Amino acid sequence: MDVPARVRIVEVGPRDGLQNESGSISLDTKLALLDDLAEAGLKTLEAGSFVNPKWVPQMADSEQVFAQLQRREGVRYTALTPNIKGFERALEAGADEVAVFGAASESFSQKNINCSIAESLGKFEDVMAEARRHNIPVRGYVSCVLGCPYEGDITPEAVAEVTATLLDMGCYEVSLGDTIGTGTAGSTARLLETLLQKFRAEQLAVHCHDTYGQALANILIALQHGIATVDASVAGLGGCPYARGASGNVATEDVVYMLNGMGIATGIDLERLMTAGNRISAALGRATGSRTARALQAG
Ligand SMILES: CC(C)(COP(=O)([O-])OP(=O)([O-])OC[C@H]1O[C@@H](n2cnc3c(N)ncnc32)[C@H](O)[C@@H]1OP(=O)([O-])[O-])[C@@H](O)C(=O)NCCC(=O)NCCSC(=O)C[C@@](C)(O)CC(=O)[O-]
Repeated sequence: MDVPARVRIVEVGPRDGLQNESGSISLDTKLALLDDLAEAGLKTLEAGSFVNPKWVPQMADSEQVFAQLQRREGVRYTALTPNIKGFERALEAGADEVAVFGAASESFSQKNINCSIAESLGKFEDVMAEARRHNIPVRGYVSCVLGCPYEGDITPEAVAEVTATLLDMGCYEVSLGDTIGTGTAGSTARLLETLLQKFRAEQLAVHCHDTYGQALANILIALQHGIATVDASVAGLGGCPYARGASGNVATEDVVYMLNGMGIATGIDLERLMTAGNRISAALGRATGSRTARALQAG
C-alpha cells in the first residue's frame, strides 16, 4: 500500500509528556509550550487531562491551562476524560475534543483507571452520550496494544475487541498505544494486519512510546499500512505513571524529520518545533530527547 501523502500529528507532549513529571511545572511553562507548539503548526494539541489529581497531580491545573491558553484559529485543544466527572470538567473548561482511554489488558486497566475493561467501557458510554449531546468529538485510546507491563504479550484479537467497542460507541478514531514501547516492526505489522481486516486505516492512529528505540520503525510500518495519524511528544517528553520504566512518546521532531524525508506533508515547521522542544527541555532542566534536534543543533 502507498504511504499517505499527508500525516496528521497529534501532539501529546503537554499531557502525556508532562503528566509523569515529579517536579512542579508552572502554569506559564505549560501555556508557553502550547503556544510554541501551535506556532510550529501543530493543529491538535492534547493540553491536559481531567483525572483524579490525587493520582496524576501534574494535571491538576488542567482547568487553568484551558482557561488561560492562547487559542489559535484552526487548533484543536483536547483533553483526557476517563469518566463523566472528567467530561463535565472538560466541558466546563472549554475543551474542543475529549479522549476516553481504555486498555487491551485487564491488569493495566485496573492500575490505570481502577476498573475492569468492561466497567471502563460502560463509563465511556456515559461520556459518549454527553459528548454527543454537546457536539464534542471523542477520540479513543487503547493502551498496551503491543505488550503490558503486568501481563506481557497482548493478542491482536484483544486489541481488536476494545477498538471495535470504542468505534461502535462513536469514537471518531482509536489511537493504538504501545504504552511500554515493546512493539517491533514485526509485531506492529501483525497487529495492523488483524485490525485492518475489521477497521479502515482512517479510523486508526498510532501512539508509540520509544522505550526500546522502536518507535520510528513502528510508525513507518503504520504508514505503510495506510495509517495517517501519528501521536508524538515534543522533545520526546514523557512516560506513563502506570507503566514503570516507560519512556516518552516518540519525539515529534524525529517524526517530522522522517516524514519530511519521505516527502509526506505535515504542515509543521521543524525549526519552530525544535524551538518549542528546547524551551520546554530547558524549563525541565534537561537535554531534549529528540535525536533530530540534538543532531541538527550540534556544534
Ligand atoms: C480514572 C479515575 C478518575 C477513577 O478513579 P476512582 O477512584 O475509581 O473513581 P471513583 O469514581 O471511585 O471516585 C473516587 C474519587 O475520585 C474522584 N474522581 C473520580 N473521577 C474524577 C475525575 N475525572 N476528576 C477528578 N476527580 C475524580 C471522585 O470525585 C472521588 O473523590 P473523593 O470523593 O474521594 O474526594 C482514577 O483512577 C484516575 O484519575 N486515574 C488516573 C488515570 C490517568 O490519568 N492515567 C494516565 C493517562 S493514560 C495514559 O497515559 C496512556 C495513554 C492514553 O497515553 C496511551 C498509552 O500510552 O498507552
